Amino acid sequence: MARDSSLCYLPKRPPVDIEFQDLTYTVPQGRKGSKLILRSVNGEFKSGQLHAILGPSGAGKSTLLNILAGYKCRDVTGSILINGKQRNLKHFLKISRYIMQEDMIQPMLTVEEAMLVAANLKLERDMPKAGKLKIIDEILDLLRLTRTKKTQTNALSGGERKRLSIALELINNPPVIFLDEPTTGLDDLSCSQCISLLKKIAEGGRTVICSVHTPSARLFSVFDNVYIISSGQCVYQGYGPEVVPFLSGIGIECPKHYNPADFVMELCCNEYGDHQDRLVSVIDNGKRAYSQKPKEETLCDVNLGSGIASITEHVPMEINTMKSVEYETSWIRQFYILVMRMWLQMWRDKCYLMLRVVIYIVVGAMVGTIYLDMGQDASKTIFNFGFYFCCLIFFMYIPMMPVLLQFPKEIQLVKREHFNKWYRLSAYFSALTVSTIPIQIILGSIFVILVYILTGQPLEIQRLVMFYVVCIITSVISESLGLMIGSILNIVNAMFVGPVAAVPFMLLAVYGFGSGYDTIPTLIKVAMYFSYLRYSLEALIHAMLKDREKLVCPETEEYCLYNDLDYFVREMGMGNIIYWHNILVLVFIFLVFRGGSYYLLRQRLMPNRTSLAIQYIGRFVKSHMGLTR
Ligand SMILES: Nc1ncnc2c1ncn2[C@@H]1O[C@H](COP(=O)(O)OP(=O)(O)OP(=O)(O)O)[C@@H](O)[C@H]1O
Repeated sequence: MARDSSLCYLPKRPPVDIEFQDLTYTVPQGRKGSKLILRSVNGEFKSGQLHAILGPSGAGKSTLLNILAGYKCRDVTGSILINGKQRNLKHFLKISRYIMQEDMIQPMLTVEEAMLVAANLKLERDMPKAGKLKIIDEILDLLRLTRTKKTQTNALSGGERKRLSIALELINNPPVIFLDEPTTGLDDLSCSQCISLLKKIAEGGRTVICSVHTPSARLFSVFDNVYIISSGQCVYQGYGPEVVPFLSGIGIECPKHYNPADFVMELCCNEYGDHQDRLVSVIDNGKRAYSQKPKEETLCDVNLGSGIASITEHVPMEINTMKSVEYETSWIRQFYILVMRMWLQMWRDKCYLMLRVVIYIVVGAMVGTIYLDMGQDASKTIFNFGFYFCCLIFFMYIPMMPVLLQFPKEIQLVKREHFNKWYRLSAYFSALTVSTIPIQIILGSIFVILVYILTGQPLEIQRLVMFYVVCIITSVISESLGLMIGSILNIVNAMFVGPVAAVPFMLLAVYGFGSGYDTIPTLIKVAMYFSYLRYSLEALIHAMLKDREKLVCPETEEYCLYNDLDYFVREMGMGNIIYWHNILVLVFIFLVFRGGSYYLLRQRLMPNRTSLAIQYIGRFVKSHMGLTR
């Protein structure tokens, strides 16, 4: 029975019917030309129904779903109609949600917190918190997640994770929901519960389309409409159980007591001979539907529990006339919510936080012990120089490595949330920048104070601050370099490329020291301008060694060549360096690297024409150099 009062705060949405005609999808395949994945398929998915896209592995189910959801648009021809009108992708994305196969969920939050973040981002700001909590409770109740409200998302079972990923997208009542294989990895019972829930969601007036692997005979009848695809063509469209009479009508008999879904899959795999062309032509490649589900049909054998109240206005409404805001909340609110979420996750991940603190302390203590008291020792000036360089290498690698490991994974989550219109990418990226800098500053302070004291550097506040500023800027630039690499590569490649990419920066930072700047070849001089480590090293040397009193040579030494530190600085070719100039250059490099990582992330998620052109050129070059299979 419908609960009239439920979800009463949610925005009203129009019912949405989706129709597609002559959809063809081709992917280029090197020298071999191209591969046809979808071949002029047609079909219709009506609102208020649960639709299943079925087919053997590799038939093109996910591809069709991706195209209909607007996730894949390149290399697609044909038309997609929404309520009879040509689809406007921008508008369509505002009303549809896509739950991808990898049910990635933000870690370190409880189910309730994850839902509250989604509600804060996706529901109107003026809605009182009590209203949001009521909606959350009802959705959790609907998806049988109430008992897991206080459980951290990391601890959820596979089925619960799937249901939570659906719950997160239900929050602002989308009229269209796409799900890529929501039942994969679930046992029979969870699978049946999941489909039943989707059915209830569809009955509320939404269009629910999911791709599924062979369902049981019982579940096969739960779907209002099944769309069977084989080798990129439609071989059946209509009510599931009707597939048996359909096949019988063309002389193909499904054995008695056989699961019709299994039989159709075997048929698609040519287990009973090649019937593909016949099936495609009878159903006209999806232009015709064989049958509709009888209206009076009840789902008595699947326990659906109490029904969900319809939360859509069943009044035909044109999608383009819907409220045209892209996001329910302002940029600044999105930024605030995301910063809070990131800090909470960082704080909850105590193990990782402690590990980072320990690394900064242990490495700081090691470095400090190795270079113990060398800061004031005239015979150890070269060693002291090595210490400065060592600090910079630390601040280059340590902040970059976790980013290379985490960011490529995080992108998958951002992709889902951003595609489903939770927030603007710029709000996410700014929140990421702001949330990571304080921890970098705190950890950096631990290391700097430790090594500064242990190595006996001059106890002057000004020099300490200058030393600290260089170290922190170097660390945030390195973090940005990690973000740039992580934006374009997967974890494995990023972990390889990151450390390798850092090597030229190090080499160029120390190139030519001691032998005079004039002896350096012009090309290398130019390359040196691109090494941020060089600017850091120069600034560090200047901050720590310039205008110091002559050091006292220990009695054990006969002669100390570099007791005059100004002389040493001149010898290193850094006599004319101005500290603040180098700091300005480092800040500029930081901004360029951060901007670059934002640009690359944006291109990864929403490629513009330039990056599409670059991708095409890349593919062309690869195919003509025989780099593709
Ligand atoms: N970018 C691509 N390049 C080459 N082939 C591709 C590409 N994308 C998809 N394909 C091919 O298209 C076919 C359909 O892929 P799709 O992922 O849609 O299949 P599916 O029916 O969802 O399979 P599964 O059930 O195994 O997930 C597969 O043969 C796949 O290898």
